[in-house]
Amino acid sequence: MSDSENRIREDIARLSKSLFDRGFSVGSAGNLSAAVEDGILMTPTNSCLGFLDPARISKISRDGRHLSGDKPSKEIFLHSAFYETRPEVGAVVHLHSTYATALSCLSDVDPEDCIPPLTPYVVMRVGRVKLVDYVRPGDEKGGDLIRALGGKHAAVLLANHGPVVTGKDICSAVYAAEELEETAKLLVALRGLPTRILTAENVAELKAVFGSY
Ligand SMILES: O=C(O)[C@@H](O)C(=O)COP(=O)(O)O
Ligand SMILES: [Zn+2]
Repeated sequence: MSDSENRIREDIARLSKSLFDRGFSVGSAGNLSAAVEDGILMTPTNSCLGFLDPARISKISRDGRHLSGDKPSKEIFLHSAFYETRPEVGAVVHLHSTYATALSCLSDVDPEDCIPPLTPYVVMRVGRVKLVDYVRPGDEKGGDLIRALGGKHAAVLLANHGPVVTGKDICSAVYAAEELEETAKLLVALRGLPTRILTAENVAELKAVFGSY
Protein backbone atom coordinates (compact mmCIF):
# COMPACT_ATOMS: atom_id res chain seq x y z
CA MET A 1 0.00 0.00 0.00
CA SER A 2 1.41 3.42 -0.92
CA ASP A 3 2.30 6.09 1.65
CA SER A 4 -0.29 8.34 0.08
CA GLU A 5 -3.06 5.74 0.49
CA ASN A 6 -2.01 5.19 4.11
CA ARG A 7 -2.21 8.92 4.74
CA ILE A 8 -5.69 9.14 3.21
CA ARG A 9 -6.87 6.18 5.34
CA GLU A 10 -5.60 7.99 8.45
CA ASP A 11 -7.27 11.23 7.30
CA ILE A 12 -10.62 9.48 6.77
CA ALA A 13 -10.50 7.95 10.26
CA ARG A 14 -9.36 11.19 11.94
CA LEU A 15 -11.90 13.44 10.19
CA SER A 16 -14.73 10.90 10.68
CA LYS A 17 -13.99 10.82 14.41
CA SER A 18 -13.95 14.60 14.51
CA LEU A 19 -17.40 14.71 12.85
CA PHE A 20 -18.71 12.04 15.25
CA ASP A 21 -17.25 13.71 18.34
CA ARG A 22 -18.97 17.00 17.45
CA GLY A 23 -22.36 15.38 16.76
CA PHE A 24 -22.37 15.70 12.97
CA SER A 25 -23.10 11.97 12.88
CA VAL A 26 -24.52 9.58 15.46
CA GLY A 27 -24.56 5.80 15.76
CA SER A 28 -23.62 4.24 12.44
CA ALA A 29 -25.15 7.00 10.30
CA GLY A 30 -23.18 8.56 7.45
CA ASN A 31 -20.35 7.46 5.19
CA LEU A 32 -17.22 8.98 3.65
CA SER A 33 -15.10 8.08 0.66
CA ALA A 34 -11.90 9.34 -0.95
CA ALA A 35 -10.21 8.60 -4.26
CA VAL A 36 -6.78 6.94 -4.30
CA GLU A 37 -4.60 6.17 -7.32
CA ASP A 38 -6.09 2.71 -7.93
CA GLY A 39 -9.62 2.99 -6.59
CA ILE A 40 -11.82 4.53 -3.92
CA LEU A 41 -11.58 4.15 -0.15
CA MET A 42 -14.98 4.00 1.56
CA THR A 43 -16.16 3.67 5.14
CA PRO A 44 -17.53 0.17 5.84
CA THR A 45 -21.29 -0.38 6.07
CA ASN A 46 -22.72 -0.19 9.59
CA SER A 47 -19.53 1.31 10.97
CA CYS A 48 -19.53 4.12 13.51
CA LEU A 49 -17.62 7.16 12.23
CA GLY A 50 -16.15 7.59 15.71
CA PHE A 51 -14.32 4.27 15.79
CA LEU A 52 -12.91 3.51 12.33
CA ASP A 53 -9.83 1.33 11.96
CA PRO A 54 -7.87 2.78 8.99
CA ALA A 55 -6.69 -0.71 7.96
CA ARG A 56 -10.26 -2.03 7.69
CA ILE A 57 -11.62 0.82 5.54
CA SER A 58 -13.09 -0.70 2.35
CA LYS A 59 -11.41 -0.30 -1.00
CA ILE A 60 -13.43 -0.50 -4.20
CA SER A 61 -12.47 -0.19 -7.84
CA ARG A 62 -13.65 2.75 -9.94
CA ASP A 63 -16.34 0.45 -11.39
CA GLY A 64 -17.65 -0.48 -7.94
CA ARG A 65 -16.01 -3.87 -7.24
CA HIS A 66 -15.09 -4.58 -3.62
CA LEU A 67 -11.29 -5.04 -3.57
CA SER A 68 -10.30 -5.19 0.10
CA GLY A 69 -11.22 -4.29 3.67
CA ASP A 70 -14.66 -4.59 5.25
CA LYS A 71 -17.87 -4.56 3.19
CA PRO A 72 -18.32 -1.01 1.83
CA SER A 73 -21.14 1.40 2.66
CA LYS A 74 -24.45 0.57 1.02
CA GLU A 75 -24.28 4.08 -0.52
CA ILE A 76 -21.57 2.95 -2.95
CA PHE A 77 -23.84 3.90 -5.92
CA LEU A 78 -24.34 7.43 -4.65
CA HIS A 79 -20.62 8.00 -4.07
CA SER A 80 -19.58 6.37 -7.36
CA ALA A 81 -22.01 8.56 -9.32
CA PHE A 82 -20.31 11.72 -8.03
CA TYR A 83 -16.83 10.43 -8.99
CA GLU A 84 -18.18 9.48 -12.44
CA THR A 85 -19.83 12.78 -13.23
CA ARG A 86 -17.45 15.30 -11.63
CA PRO A 87 -13.84 14.51 -12.51
CA GLU A 88 -12.63 17.08 -9.96
CA VAL A 89 -14.23 15.16 -7.06
CA GLY A 90 -11.63 13.56 -4.76
CA ALA A 91 -13.90 12.80 -1.81
CA VAL A 92 -17.58 12.44 -0.84
CA VAL A 93 -19.20 12.89 2.58
CA HIS A 94 -22.74 11.80 3.47
CA LEU A 95 -24.16 12.74 6.86
CA HIS A 96 -27.46 12.80 8.71
CA SER A 97 -26.46 16.09 10.37
CA THR A 98 -29.50 17.52 12.14
CA TYR A 99 -30.23 20.84 10.45
CA ALA A 100 -29.42 19.84 6.88
CA THR A 101 -31.57 16.76 7.38
CA ALA A 102 -34.36 18.93 8.84
CA LEU A 103 -34.30 21.05 5.67
CA SER A 104 -34.42 17.88 3.56
CA CYS A 105 -37.78 17.07 5.22
CA LEU A 106 -39.44 20.49 4.78
CA SER A 107 -42.10 20.55 2.09
CA ASP A 108 -41.45 24.16 1.06
CA VAL A 109 -37.71 24.22 0.33
CA ASP A 110 -36.79 25.26 -3.20
CA PRO A 111 -35.68 21.95 -4.77
CA GLU A 112 -33.35 23.82 -7.15
CA ASP A 113 -31.64 25.82 -4.40
CA CYS A 114 -32.34 24.35 -0.98
CA ILE A 115 -29.47 26.17 0.79
CA PRO A 116 -29.87 29.81 -0.32
CA PRO A 117 -26.69 31.96 -0.26
CA LEU A 118 -26.94 33.50 3.20
CA THR A 119 -23.22 34.08 3.64
CA PRO A 120 -20.15 34.10 1.36
CA TYR A 121 -18.54 30.99 2.77
CA VAL A 122 -21.36 28.62 1.82
CA VAL A 123 -21.17 29.94 -1.74
CA MET A 124 -17.39 29.42 -1.80
CA ARG A 125 -17.36 25.97 -0.17
CA VAL A 126 -20.64 24.36 -1.25
CA GLY A 127 -22.30 26.14 -4.19
CA ARG A 128 -25.93 25.65 -5.21
CA VAL A 129 -27.51 22.65 -3.52
CA LYS A 130 -30.15 20.62 -5.28
CA LEU A 131 -32.82 18.49 -3.56
CA VAL A 132 -32.75 14.91 -4.87
CA ASP A 133 -35.94 12.83 -4.77
CA TYR A 134 -36.28 10.29 -1.99
CA VAL A 135 -35.13 6.72 -2.62
CA ARG A 136 -34.44 3.97 -0.07
CA PRO A 137 -30.91 4.17 1.39
CA GLY A 138 -28.62 1.97 -0.69
CA ASP A 139 -30.99 1.89 -3.69
CA GLU A 140 -29.04 1.84 -6.97
CA LYS A 141 -31.54 4.44 -8.27
CA GLY A 142 -29.81 6.99 -5.98
CA GLY A 143 -26.79 6.77 -8.27
CA ASP A 144 -28.97 7.33 -11.35
CA LEU A 145 -30.45 10.47 -9.78
CA ILE A 146 -26.97 11.88 -9.12
CA ARG A 147 -25.79 11.00 -12.65
CA ALA A 148 -28.85 12.82 -14.03
CA LEU A 149 -27.48 16.07 -12.52
CA GLY A 150 -24.66 15.89 -15.07
CA GLY A 151 -21.96 16.89 -12.58
CA LYS A 152 -23.42 20.38 -12.10
CA HIS A 153 -23.72 20.22 -8.29
CA ALA A 154 -20.97 19.70 -5.72
CA ALA A 155 -23.56 19.00 -3.01
CA VAL A 156 -27.13 17.74 -2.75
CA LEU A 157 -29.74 17.13 -0.09
CA LEU A 158 -31.32 13.70 -0.32
CA ALA A 159 -35.02 14.25 0.44
CA ASN A 160 -35.97 13.04 3.93
CA HIS A 161 -32.48 11.65 4.42
CA GLY A 162 -29.55 14.10 4.56
CA PRO A 163 -26.71 15.89 2.76
CA VAL A 164 -24.11 14.49 0.35
CA VAL A 165 -21.18 16.87 -0.16
CA THR A 166 -18.10 16.53 -2.33
CA GLY A 167 -14.67 18.15 -2.35
CA LYS A 168 -11.36 17.92 -4.15
CA ASP A 169 -9.99 15.94 -1.20
CA ILE A 170 -11.31 14.50 2.06
CA CYS A 171 -10.48 17.56 4.12
CA SER A 172 -12.26 19.95 1.73
CA ALA A 173 -15.30 17.66 1.53
CA VAL A 174 -15.58 17.49 5.33
CA TYR A 175 -15.18 21.27 5.67
CA ALA A 176 -17.87 21.79 3.02
CA ALA A 177 -20.22 19.37 4.81
CA GLU A 178 -19.68 21.31 8.05
CA GLU A 179 -20.34 24.63 6.29
CA LEU A 180 -23.53 23.25 4.74
CA GLU A 181 -24.73 22.07 8.17
CA GLU A 182 -24.00 25.43 9.82
CA THR A 183 -25.83 27.27 7.04
CA ALA A 184 -28.79 24.92 7.40
CA LYS A 185 -28.81 25.76 11.11
CA LEU A 186 -28.90 29.49 10.30
CA LEU A 187 -31.75 28.91 7.84
CA VAL A 188 -33.78 27.10 10.47
CA ALA A 189 -33.01 29.83 13.05
CA LEU A 190 -34.09 32.53 10.58
CA ARG A 191 -37.29 30.78 9.43
CA GLY A 192 -40.21 33.21 9.55
CA LEU A 193 -37.90 36.24 9.95
CA PRO A 194 -37.43 38.75 7.12
CA THR A 195 -34.07 37.66 5.75
CA ARG A 196 -31.63 39.22 3.31
CA ILE A 197 -29.68 36.74 1.19
CA LEU A 198 -26.72 37.52 -1.06
CA THR A 199 -27.68 38.93 -4.44
CA ALA A 200 -26.92 37.25 -7.77
CA GLU A 201 -24.19 39.90 -8.23
CA ASN A 202 -22.66 39.03 -4.83
CA VAL A 203 -22.62 35.34 -5.78
CA ALA A 204 -21.14 36.05 -9.22
CA GLU A 205 -18.37 38.15 -7.63
CA LEU A 206 -17.50 35.34 -5.17
CA LYS A 207 -17.32 32.85 -8.02
CA ALA A 208 -15.17 35.17 -10.11
CA VAL A 209 -12.72 35.85 -7.27
CA PHE A 210 -12.62 32.47 -5.50
CA GLY A 211 -13.77 30.15 -8.29
CA SER A 212 -15.62 26.93 -7.66
CA TYR A 213 -13.89 23.61 -7.66
O1 LIG B 1 -29.12 6.16 5.80
C1 LIG B 1 -28.52 5.11 5.54
O2 LIG B 1 -28.93 3.97 5.79
C2 LIG B 1 -27.14 5.25 4.86
O3 LIG B 1 -27.21 6.30 3.95
C3 LIG B 1 -26.15 5.62 5.93
O4 LIG B 1 -26.05 6.77 6.28
C4 LIG B 1 -25.35 4.55 6.56
O5 LIG B 1 -25.20 3.44 5.71
P1 LIG B 1 -23.86 2.59 5.71
O6 LIG B 1 -22.75 3.50 5.25
O7 LIG B 1 -24.11 1.45 4.76
O8 LIG B 1 -23.63 2.16 7.12
ZN1 LIG C 1 -27.78 7.98 5.15
